[in-house]
Amino acid sequence: MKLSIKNLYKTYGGFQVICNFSMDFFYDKIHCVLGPSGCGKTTLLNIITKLISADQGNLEEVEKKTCSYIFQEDRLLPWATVEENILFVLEGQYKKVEAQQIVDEYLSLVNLSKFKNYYPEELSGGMKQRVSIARAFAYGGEIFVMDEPFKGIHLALKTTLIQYMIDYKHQKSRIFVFATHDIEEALSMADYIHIFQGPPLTLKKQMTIDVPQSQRWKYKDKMTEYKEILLQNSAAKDHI
Ligand SMILES: Nc1ncnc2c1ncn2[C@@H]1O[C@H](COP(=O)(O)OP(=O)(O)OP(=O)(O)O)[C@@H](O)[C@H]1O
Repeated sequence: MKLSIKNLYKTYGGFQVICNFSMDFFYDKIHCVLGPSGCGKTTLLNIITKLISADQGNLEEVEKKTCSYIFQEDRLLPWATVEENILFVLEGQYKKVEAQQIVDEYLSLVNLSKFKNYYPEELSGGMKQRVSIARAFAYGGEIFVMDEPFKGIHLALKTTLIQYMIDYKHQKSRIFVFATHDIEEALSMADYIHIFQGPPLTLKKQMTIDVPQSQRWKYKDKMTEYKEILLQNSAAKDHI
């Protein structure tokens, strides 16, 4: 099953960032997008999550779905505690006790149970980012849109979260759209890697990673081959 966006256009005051761009997103899959800084990745993610509107294009299928968005920056409510920040997105969906259980579950996932009553200003940048990851999973949108979500997060937790994402997409049948500048990160989790160039945004190359995620450590040669293909691509090279 898939969702499609078709023939998308977006201009900022005469500057065209997206021109006739189309893409398919598959359920139960992680789509990693790579592309040089300024090519239009965040603009595309903002359109998918309805934060901004496209000038033109067919987005109906995507617009009907709920989205969990992890931004490049944390975007927490500064006047609310960690717990309240997550409860905020659960409002109206669950009874109070149930909502609190969900908050506890996801704060535990990101190792922040002890910081439930802290305010964002009392947390480090990486801790704030972990709260926004917990908030996104607690909300559980049909499409997860993640814009470099693991910046400032140490390797052990990052590995746990990547595994969590992989299990989650299967169990809950979700679409993940993940923008990253890290080729290793993309190779460790992606089902599809889309290499963008722009502006205006175009799809330069698309790769399907045909090694099962659970077994990638066994397929070192295959992963090296993929990495070489990615590095040969000039748009991907701009990332490192
Ligand atoms: N609100 C805006 N007004 C005018 N121009 C904008 C606006 N937002 C983005 N742009 C321009 O659109 C282009 C694409 O920006 P965008 O943030 O989508 O790139 P990106 O690929 O996400 O970059 P990065 O990897 O650095 O986050 C850039 O040239 C940027 O200057």
